[in-house]
Amino acid sequence: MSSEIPSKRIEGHSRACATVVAEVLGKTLLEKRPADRSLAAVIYQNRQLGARDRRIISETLFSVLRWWGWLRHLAPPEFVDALAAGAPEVLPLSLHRWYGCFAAAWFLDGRGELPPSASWWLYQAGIPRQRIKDAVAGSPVRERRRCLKGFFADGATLPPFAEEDLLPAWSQDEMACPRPLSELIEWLQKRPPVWLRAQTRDVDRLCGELAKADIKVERHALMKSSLCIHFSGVNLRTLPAFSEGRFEVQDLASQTVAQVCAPQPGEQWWDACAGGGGKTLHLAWLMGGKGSVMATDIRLHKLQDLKLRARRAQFPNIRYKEWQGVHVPRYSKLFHGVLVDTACSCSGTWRRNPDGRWTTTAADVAELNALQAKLLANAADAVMPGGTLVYATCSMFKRENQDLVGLFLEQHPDFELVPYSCPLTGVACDGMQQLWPWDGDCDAMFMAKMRRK
Ligand SMILES: C[S@@+](CC[C@H](N)C(=O)[O-])C[C@H]1O[C@@H](n2cnc3c(N)ncnc32)[C@H](O)[C@@H]1O
Repeated sequence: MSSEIPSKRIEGHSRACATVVAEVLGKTLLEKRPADRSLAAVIYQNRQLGARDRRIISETLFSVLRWWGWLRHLAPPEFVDALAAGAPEVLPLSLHRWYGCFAAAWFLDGRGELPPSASWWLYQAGIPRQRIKDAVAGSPVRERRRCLKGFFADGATLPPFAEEDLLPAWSQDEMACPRPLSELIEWLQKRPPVWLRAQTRDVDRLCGELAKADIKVERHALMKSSLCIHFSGVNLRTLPAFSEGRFEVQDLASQTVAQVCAPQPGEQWWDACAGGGGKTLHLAWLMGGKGSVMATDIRLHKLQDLKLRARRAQFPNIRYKEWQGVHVPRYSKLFHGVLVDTACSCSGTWRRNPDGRWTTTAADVAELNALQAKLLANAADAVMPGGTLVYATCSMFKRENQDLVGLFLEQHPDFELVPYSCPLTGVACDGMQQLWPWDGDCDAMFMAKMRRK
């Protein structure tokens, strides 16, 4: 990392970036709004920000949220007090009080070169660069806490900076993690790669095109259409292969769900909680244009996104409808397969969306649990005898996953689990499977495959 003090020239940029990060942190943590959407809205209002500023803002924001369990000790105390009191607003703070926190986020991520804005924040916080011990990229989380020491006055009592503080305490009781919690935390603190799902028979050609555009691609060993790409700065949306619908951006764990559904050409499927349609498109693709997928959701605007994506890929076999989650008698026993990719805590995406760790509560999970049971029971009735029912969540909480499916099976003896071999790991399961980030450098995801007897 450079040790020079940044020049006055970058002052305006650094202050503008910090203003946006502080504003979005307020919206996210105090008002409990999703960070990505708040960020997009604030950036839209600040159109003078250049691409470089936007990158600094986004990286700082998500680093602060990823390490918030530790960095809250460096945040302005009024902000932390407002958070503890559940107050949605805090009196305007001096921006100056955020600088140390924002600079520390860059050190914790151990990304090597410190950008000029982060150097300026450090300088403005009055912390000499020599006081800070750099965190090394890839070093264990427990070693990274050392870089925070220099942000505190000599002789000050340091917070414990325990690994488990990086996840809310209540969430740790909700998981049935098969590995030590510290290993899960290591994964959650690493930025995830971007995964693409090739939507073309000619995956080699697609890989060639991506390589030509300077995008480094790795193909998954078992899921041959899944491509891992490493950050290259190229906007994927500008590529012809994107506008022709020859790939979709979709996390690897999510790509497993439609594979587990294994729809056959000519079948009728219902994707009950289709949202933006990541899994609808995959189902339609696997069916090779024969048969149909009915995509429903309570949010019609999400189905509009799906319509655009389906048009790009020229899929003719998708129908769209609103569904409020209720029992629909005319759907009874109508479909060969039903996928319920239900609303959930999204804790499985906390690596990608670290804000969720601090905005989701145990009470939210209890509320979602009742909705999940209702959606699953009402959608299940649409499965024909011998047909398939798949329940999925991007959650790592037992209550939303194994416990909920166990209860469903007790109350619906006409359904049974179907054992399968996981497309991602190749490991056989009894019909229920929790994927963890280490299973493929991906999000956590749960799937249960059932059959109507
Ligand atoms: C996990 S998301 C679905 C993601 C989507 N399957 C995909 O692959 O992109 C869950 C969806 O459930 C929908 N949902 C929430 N409550 C619902 C309800 N009462 N009835 C129907 N859908 C609901 C949400 O709008 C959301 O789009």
